Amino acid sequence: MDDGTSADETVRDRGVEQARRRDDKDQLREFAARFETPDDLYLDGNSLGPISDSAEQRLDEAVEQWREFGIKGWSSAEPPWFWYGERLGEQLAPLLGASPEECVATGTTTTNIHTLIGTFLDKLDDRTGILVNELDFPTDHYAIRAQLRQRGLDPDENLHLVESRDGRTIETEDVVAAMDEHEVGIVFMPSVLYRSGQLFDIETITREAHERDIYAGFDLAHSVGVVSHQLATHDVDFAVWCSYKYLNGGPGAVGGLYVNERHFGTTPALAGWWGHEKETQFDMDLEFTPAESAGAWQISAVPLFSSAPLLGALELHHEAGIDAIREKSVDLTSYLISLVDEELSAYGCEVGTPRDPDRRGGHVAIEHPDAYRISQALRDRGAVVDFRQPDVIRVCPSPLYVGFEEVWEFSQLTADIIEDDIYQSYDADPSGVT
Ligand SMILES: Cc1ncc(COP(=O)(O)O)c(C=O)c1O
Ligand SMILES: Nc1ccccc1C(=O)C[C@H](N)C(=O)O
Repeated sequence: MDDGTSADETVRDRGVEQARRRDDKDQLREFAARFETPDDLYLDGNSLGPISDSAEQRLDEAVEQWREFGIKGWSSAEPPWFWYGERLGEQLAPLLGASPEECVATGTTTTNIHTLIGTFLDKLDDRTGILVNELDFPTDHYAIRAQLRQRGLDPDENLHLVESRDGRTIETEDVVAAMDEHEVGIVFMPSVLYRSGQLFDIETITREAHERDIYAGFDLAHSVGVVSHQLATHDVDFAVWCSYKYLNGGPGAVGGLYVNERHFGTTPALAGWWGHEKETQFDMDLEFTPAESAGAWQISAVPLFSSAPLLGALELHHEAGIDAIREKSVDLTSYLISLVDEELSAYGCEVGTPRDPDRRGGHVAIEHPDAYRISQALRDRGAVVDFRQPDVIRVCPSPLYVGFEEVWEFSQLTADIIEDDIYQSYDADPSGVT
C-alpha cells in the first residue's frame, strides 16, 4: 500500500471502526463506567461478575449499619436485616417473572438444590425418579444423588440422565421422551448449559412435565440477570440460582430460589428457623410453622455482607432493564459468533453454541483442541476467559460492562495467539481454577 500500511492493518482498522460505531449506538454504554474490572477484556462474567459502584456502596453501608446499630440493625437498618432475604426477593422477582412472595435470596445454588429437591422428593408418593441431563454442571448431580441417598433411594436407579446427541446440547424432545421412559417424579434441568451456553425451553419442558404429573424445577445459574424469565406464567414448580455471575453480587454472594405459590405451606426438607413464619419466629415455638412464601426455604440468618452488594447490584441492573440487557447480549454474542466464523475458524476454532439466539444464553463456547493453552495465553494478555473440559474456551460479553470493541479486540488477540504460536509455550495440563 502507498501509505505504508498493510492490507491486514486496513482490514483491522475497518473492523475496529465498525465495532466502535455499534458502541456509539449502544444505549447501555454508560453503565460500563460504573464497574471496575481488573483486566482490559473481562469476558468471564458468567463465572464472576465485577464490582460496581452501587454494589460497593451497599456493602459499605452495611458495614456502617453494623457499626451504628449492632443488634438493632435487624429491625432498625434499612432494609431491616430481618427482612433482607425477602427484600432482595422483591427485587429479584421481576427478573424471574414471579411474584415477590415466590422469590427469596438465600443460601447457595447447591444448598438450594438440596432443600428443594429434598422437598419435592418428600411430596412424591411412588415415582421417585429424577430426570437430569448428562451435560449438567456437576454440583447439581452431587446434591440430587445425596438427597436420594438420604431417603434410602439408590441414585443409580433413580437419577436418569438425558443423553446429548452432539456432546454440546440437549434436545427438548429427548427430555420429553425420557419422561415417558422412566418412572419420573421430578425433572430438573438447567436454563442454560454451563459449557455450550444452550438455552432450554423452560415453557415446553414444564408443560410436558405437568401433563405427566411431574414436577419441573430449573437451575438458572447461567441465565438469571441476562435472560428474562417467566417462571409464574410458565407455571414452573421451583428454581434456584446464584448471584455472582450476571447479577454481579460478588464472590460467594447469597443465592436465590423460587417456589410456585401453590407449594406454599409445604415443609422444607432442610428446615431452619429463618424459614419460620416471620411474625411468630421469635416466639421460639419448637414446632416449625413455615412462612407462607418462598421465604420458608431459608435456613439460617441472612449473611449480610454477601447480600448487601447484591442489593446495590440489582438497583443498577434495574436501571438498565432486563429487556435492554438481553437485547444487547444477543447482539454481542451474535457479533462474536460471526467473528469466530469469519476470522477464527481459519485457526481451528469452532462455535459450540447454538446459532439461534432463542436457543442461547449470554456466553459463547469456542472449541479448539488447544483451548486450555489458548485461554491461559489470553488471560496473560488481559483477556479473561475460562476453559472448560475438554476443549471449550468460554467467552462471556456481559452486556453491562462489555462493548463491541472489546469483542473485536478479543477476536484479534485470539487470532494472534494462535497464528504466532504463542499458546505453545503454555503447559497443556489444566490445573487449579480454570
Ligand atoms: C449450573 C450451575 N449450578 C451451580 C453452580 C455452583 O453452585 P454454587 O453457587 O453452589 O457454588 C454453578 C457454578 O458454579 C453452575 O454453573
Ligand atoms: N463459583 C465459582 C468459583 C470458582 C470458580 C468458578 C466458579 C463458577 O461459578 C463456575 C461456573 N459455575 C461454571 O459454569 O463453570
